[in-house]
Amino acid sequence: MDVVSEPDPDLLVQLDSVSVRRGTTTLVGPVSWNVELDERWVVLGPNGAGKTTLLKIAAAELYPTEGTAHVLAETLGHVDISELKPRIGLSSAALAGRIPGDEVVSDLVVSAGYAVLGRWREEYEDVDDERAIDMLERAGIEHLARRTFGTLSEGERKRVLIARALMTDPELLLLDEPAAGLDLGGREDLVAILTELAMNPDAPATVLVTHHVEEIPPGFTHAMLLKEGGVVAQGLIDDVITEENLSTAFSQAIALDRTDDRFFARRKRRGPSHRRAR
Ligand SMILES: Nc1ncnc2c1ncn2[C@@H]1O[C@H](COP(=O)(O)OP(=O)(O)OP(=O)(O)O)[C@@H](O)[C@H]1O
Repeated sequence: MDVVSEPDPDLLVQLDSVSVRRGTTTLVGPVSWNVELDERWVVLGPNGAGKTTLLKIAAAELYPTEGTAHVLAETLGHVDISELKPRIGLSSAALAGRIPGDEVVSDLVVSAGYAVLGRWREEYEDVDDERAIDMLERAGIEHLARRTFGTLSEGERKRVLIARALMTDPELLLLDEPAAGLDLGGREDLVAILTELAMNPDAPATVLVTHHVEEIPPGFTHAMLLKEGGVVAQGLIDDVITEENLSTAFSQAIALDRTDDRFFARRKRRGPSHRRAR
């Protein structure tokens, strides 16, 4: 039987030997992971490494098969999830996929307060609507407030999701591949927004899931590298995002550059001896 650990009130995410299994397959784990108040984490790894599964646990959307998961100092399985959800800001492709195309952008943002997708019969105050507009402004898209979600570009949708995720002034912000599908300009705009958030001491603890080191905003403090459900490395970003760890995680020799506090990665070119040997 699992030993259920006690939640530490100073930790926003506290996973103790957590695994998620489906049948005989381990999706992720065992993982032990702590996220503190002022930390900004990036979770990186190849396709199928278990990143989204891990984030779903942090979002209180998925319970571990083994181990204990505490989120916002509440133990999953022993807490009313509907009370926990508004305290967590989440942006993910799965969430975007559930949004009906005819939802009005400002309604989508304001309705985060009830953890529902769009305005229905809930009561909102003027101050809520004003905050929704503020959040859209922060994401640089206040001009889209009256547009419907279905008419937005991919980059605009991503920004709406971030505005929505921040609406409830969450204690924990979880962003699953927010730059996926964006062009170069869109990616750079998003990195700039996330850099501003990362540098803001009042911003919530943040976890960003990505495949690409180029998407890591300056100001992110910690990283976890996953491969096939297991942890390759985790800790301070400079210790984790290294050529050696990336090469292990992505199963190929990776060269890593760093410019202006940004990371850039590519496969190492084979040396002349290789070419001669062919
Ligand atoms: N319900 C399920 N049943 C069986 N396997 C699953 C289930 N959900 C996910 N998986 C598998 O678990 C592994 C981890 O999936 P997950 O979505 O967490 O990975 P990821 O790192 O986010 O991948 P990607 O970068 O491709 O989005 C994958 O191999 C996936 O196929």
